[in-house]
Parts: sequence; C-alpha cells; structure tokens
Amino acid sequence: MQNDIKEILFTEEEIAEKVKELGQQISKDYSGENLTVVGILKGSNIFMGDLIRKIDIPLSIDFMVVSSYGQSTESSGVVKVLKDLEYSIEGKNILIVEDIIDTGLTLDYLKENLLRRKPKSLKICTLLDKPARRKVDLKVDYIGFEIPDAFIVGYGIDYAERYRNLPYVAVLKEEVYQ
Ligand SMILES: O=P(O)(O)OC[C@H]1O[C@H](OP(=O)(O)OP(=O)(O)O)[C@H](O)[C@@H]1O
Ligand code: HPA
Ligand SMILES: [Mg+2]
Repeated sequence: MQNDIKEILFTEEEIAEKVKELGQQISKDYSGENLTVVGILKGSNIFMGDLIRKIDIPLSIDFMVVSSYGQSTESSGVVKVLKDLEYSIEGKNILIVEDIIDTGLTLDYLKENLLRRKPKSLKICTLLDKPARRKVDLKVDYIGFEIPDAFIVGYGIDYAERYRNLPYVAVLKEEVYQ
C-alpha cells in the first residue's frame, strides 16, 4: 500500500489538530441550537467519526451513501444515491460532512436534494477542498485543508475502494491508475 504513495500531504497528527479546530468552531457556531450531522459515505466515514467526538454540544447523526467515482479517478458526473437518510430533516439544522470536494458535482446534487426537504439551515463541512477542479459554484462553510490538483487517498478516501485505511492523506502515484 505505502509503495503506491507519491507524497504524504497531511500526517495523522496534522489531521487530528485540524479536526479539533473544526470541532471547536462548529460547537461555538451551533451553541444552543439543535444539530444533525449528515455524513456522506463511504468517504466521510473516518473524518465524521473523529469530528463528532470533537463537537461538544448535543447532536444527532444520519448518513447517506452516494457514489459517482466508482473504480475511476474521474467523476462519472452521475450521483447515485445508494442509501438515503433515515430521518426527516424538516426544520433541523443540517451539517453535511464530506471527506473531499473536487468537481463539486456530488455536493451540488446533494444540496439541492436536501434543501427540498426544508431544513432550518444547511451547511457544508469538508476535510479537503480541491478548488482547481471545480465545475460548479459552491459555498463551503468549513474547510480543513485546501489541496492541489492531484488524486488523493487515505483517511477514508479511496481509489477503486482501496487505501481508505491509510491513517494520513496522500497523493497516489500516477502509475497506479494510468
Ligand atoms: O466533488 P466531486 O467531484 O463530486 O467528488 C467528491 C466526492 O467523490 C468521492 O465519493 P465517491 O463517489 O468516490 O464515493 P465514496 O465516498 O464511496 O468513495 C468523495 O467521497 C466525495 O463524495
Ligand atoms: N481521490 C479520491 N476520491 C475522490 C477524489 C480524489 O482526489 N476526488 C473526488 N473523489
Ligand atoms: Mg471514492
């Protein structure tokens, strides 16, 4: 696994520090409010688990499973919903948690989809933001790190379902997928 890595962008320690900062900011911003954190699986699995343990106000969690990359390093442009939320979000403050925003197509679709369900508010938190590849305009409320235009793996993020268990965020060697 490690042999396929070109460069580590963020170590376990750097990620932990950033997640703590994000958790503190979110706790402050939602203090006294209800909060439902919606994780977008599978990629957000590890980030979401770490983040909610750094948020020290009462909250609920729910998940959606969506996929658009499959076995590729390019978005198919079609967001497939494999599992929907369990609960209604009407009248609730919703915080979407993503691992990475790349073209923005996944979140553009999800935002529209969730707004139709009439939440009280809808915000987005992502660990990684790759603005160079954006295809749609998107407002992101909480960003961990901005990253360069390269294919990323680790800390929940995959290539063809592999590398999610790497504890750091890294750039995958091009020869692995070319
Ligand atoms: O901004 P975009 O170009 O839409 O890319 C971001 C999305 O792509 C990845 O999901 P993927 O479809 O790979 O599913 P996964 O979370 O199961 O890996 C990632 O987890 C985001 O949800
Ligand atoms: N790596 C893995 N999955 C992704 C990426 C990436 O850089 N961008 C969008 N989905
Ligand atoms: Mg993926």
